[in-house]
Amino acid sequence: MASAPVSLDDFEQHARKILPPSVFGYYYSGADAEWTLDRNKRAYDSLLIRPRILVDVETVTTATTILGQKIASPICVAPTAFHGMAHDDAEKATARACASLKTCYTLATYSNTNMEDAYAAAKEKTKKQDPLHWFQLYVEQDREATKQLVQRAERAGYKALVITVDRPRLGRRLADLRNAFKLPKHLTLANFAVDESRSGAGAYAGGAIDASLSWKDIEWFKSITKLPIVIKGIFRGEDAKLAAKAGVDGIIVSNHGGRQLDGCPATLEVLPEIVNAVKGTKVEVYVDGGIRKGTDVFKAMALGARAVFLGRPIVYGLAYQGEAGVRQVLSLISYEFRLAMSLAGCTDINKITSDYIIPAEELSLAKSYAKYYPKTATPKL
Ligand SMILES: Cc1cc2nc3c(=O)[nH]c(=O)nc-3n(C[C@H](O)[C@H](O)[C@H](O)COP(=O)(O)O)c2cc1C
Ligand SMILES: CC(C)CC(=O)C(=O)O
Repeated sequence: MASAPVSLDDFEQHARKILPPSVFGYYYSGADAEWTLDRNKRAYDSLLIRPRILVDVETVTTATTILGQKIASPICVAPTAFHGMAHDDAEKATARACASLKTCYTLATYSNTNMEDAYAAAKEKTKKQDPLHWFQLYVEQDREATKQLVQRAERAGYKALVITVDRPRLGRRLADLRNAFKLPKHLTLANFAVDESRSGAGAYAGGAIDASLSWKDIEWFKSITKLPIVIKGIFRGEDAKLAAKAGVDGIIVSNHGGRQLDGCPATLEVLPEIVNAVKGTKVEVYVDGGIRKGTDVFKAMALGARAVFLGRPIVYGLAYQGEAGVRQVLSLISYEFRLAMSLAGCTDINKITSDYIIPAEELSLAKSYAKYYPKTATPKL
């Protein structure tokens, strides 16, 4: 990069330049026509912030908690597979960056560093304090193997189990099909014993995933672990209610970064429905997808998210400068978020409510004109 990155998009541009096309294609792509991928980002542009002025913003608080654990800002790291393609330090680098910034790192099942080593790398940074790691689980047909993964994560110190439910089959990412994408030979699925049939290509095709997963399995998970359970990929109010009834602790509103069902709404568009569906329960609601700016974080919080998760920007940071690059991505968007709060006249993260925002459509010139100049004839041309 010619100059230091000043926006998360700069990291993406850099990754596009330096990564092999098939690797960048894997990280970047959405499913099919990438309509949902695009909509995730655009949804943030159709929501406007209404600032208050002359509020004392000398001190602004961004610290919060998720599942009772403290985080310095509500910006966390979503699970993304295969960090070894972006940097040789792979998930260890990501884990260290998250630990030094006191945020939550969700390690993917298909990581190139095993869960114990990723945790240990973070622990070196946090010293006495436990790092805040969650473990993302793809549920396999082999339930014994799945049980072992879950219990290993619990033993290793992971604080929650994030069960991904939006991938019974793999979405069609056209770049990957064109590039015949597979995991480079020098990398492994480090949480699994070495087995050729489970090579990167095998895992990617989703052969081992249990497509029969259903609500009754959530009960089974509760019987094999004491970890809090977060369901990732809930998209409708009815399902959020079922999740609350099943006793889960959290929901990540997600469409897998537009990589699964193309044609579904943006996550921001369905967030209010889900927040409303679990109101009054213990369930915490988080959101991911298309979050690239501090103002995006502000808007998601205003619609009721407790925290947000970043996917692609993290791997682009990793490709830029490993641990330091991930730290820069997280620090930059956290800084932007704090700035957005100050400029909106909001000093406390708990006070970011829907009062601060308005859909762009509501604020159209035609509506404003009709409301404030009702007696003025619209000029006829
Ligand atoms: C390269 C890549 C790999 C991903 N791998 C996983 C994964 O292994 N498990 C999972 O639950 N979600 C996975 N996701 C989805 C992310 O957790 C997250 O939902 C999504 O990236 C959020 O959108 P964003 O990239 O626009 O921030 C992946 C996404 C990307 C881009
Ligand atoms: C190995 C992958 C299929 C991981 C994943 O969920 C993704 O690429 O979206």
